[in-house]
Amino acid sequence: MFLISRCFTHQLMTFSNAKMPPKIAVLGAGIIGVSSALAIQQICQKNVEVTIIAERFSPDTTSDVAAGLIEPFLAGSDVERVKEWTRLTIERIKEYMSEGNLGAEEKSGYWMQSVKEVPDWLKLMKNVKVLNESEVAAIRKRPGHNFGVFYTTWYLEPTRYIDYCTKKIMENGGKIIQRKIENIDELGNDFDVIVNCTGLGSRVLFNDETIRPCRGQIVRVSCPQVRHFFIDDDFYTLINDSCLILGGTKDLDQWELEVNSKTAQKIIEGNCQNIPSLRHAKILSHHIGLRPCRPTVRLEKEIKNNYPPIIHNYGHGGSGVTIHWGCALETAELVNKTIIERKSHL
Ligand SMILES: Cc1cc2nc3c(=O)[nH]c(=O)nc-3n(C[C@H](O)[C@H](O)[C@H](O)COP(=O)(O)OP(=O)(O)OC[C@H]3O[C@@H](n4cnc5c(N)ncnc54)[C@H](O)[C@@H]3O)c2cc1C
Ligand SMILES: N=C(N)NCCCC(=O)C(=O)O
Repeated sequence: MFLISRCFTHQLMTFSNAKMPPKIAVLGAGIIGVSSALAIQQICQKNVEVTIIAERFSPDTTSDVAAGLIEPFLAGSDVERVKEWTRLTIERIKEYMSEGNLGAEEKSGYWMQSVKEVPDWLKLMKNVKVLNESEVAAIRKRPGHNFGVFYTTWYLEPTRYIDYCTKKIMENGGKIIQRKIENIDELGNDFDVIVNCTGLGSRVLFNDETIRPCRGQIVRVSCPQVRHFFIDDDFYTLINDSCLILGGTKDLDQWELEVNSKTAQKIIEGNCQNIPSLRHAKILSHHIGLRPCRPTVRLEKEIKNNYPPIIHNYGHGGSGVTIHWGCALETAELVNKTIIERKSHL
């Protein structure tokens, strides 16, 4: 367990005290916040003091609800940036797997479509096969399965991964504070750079009304005989190390965090139609998450008078796991550049 202090005890520090390492506040402890904090420590070669400040920690974040399928989904319109962030994340997952970590594997399956789609990001995947008519006919389980793609991607279980990143952050001298920030004025001049990874929280904290919740309800089940994912316009069966995740509602501007039993039944029925052997599945748990959806991911530096520089990294929609490491590296580069620029002005 980490030492979690509940208040700021920082001495006021300015950059003029060049002997002290720059203090970086990372707001948010979902997959975006913890991966950004780790990337900052790595790129700034630990010559920084990173403090994660968050209201909720794993396993109580949106990130913990995700199945961790690596596939851009509700990721906004910056398709080229999203594709590059996905590519960098896949490289990261391969490294993570090579260390023997659990909760990350290659996984193959079917994406059945009502309207034909062969997005560019499929070039990052393996064994991609656009199904021909007879193959579609053999796989289709319901009206609307007019086209299909078979491919191999990866999954990265967020809860295990967040724990992995957090342990490394603490080993590197990082700090953790559990606290809801009502206004960034609370941070005063305690930090030299603020990194905003608050997801949907940015709607209030940074007055960004372009970020909206897209409510997703899932059912975790056990059904070991199912070994391929199956996705269509309305439902999905995804695979983790020791359970399947049945989804997948996507209700924009819905904030309800209570599980809806009728919706759960619909999710189960729809996925059983796609994969009949799911009728033997054992229900494990039900979960809700509010995807932080925005027209584009906001990853940029903001300079506000009387505030330290703010690096925003939020609004990852249904793709926060898929693009996390590419975004973390870009965030860390912005932090490093900011530190170097400020030192050169001293
Ligand atoms: C059902 C579902 C399934 C999904 N499946 C996938 C998938 O298979 N693959 C994929 O890539 N993505 C998936 N996603 C999307 C993914 O979960 C999100 O994109 C990702 O979790 C966003 O990460 P985040 O760290 O920005 O947000 P969060 O995990 O929500 O973390 C935000 C953090 O900021 C903190 N915070 C917010 N406001 C404040 C404040 N004012 N003060 C202090 N702290 C604050 C919170 O406490 C939390 O620690 C899924 C999402 C859902 C809902
Ligand atoms: N093509 C899809 N429906 N992919 C959804 C995969 C799960 C996910 O990202 C989410 O639910 O946000």
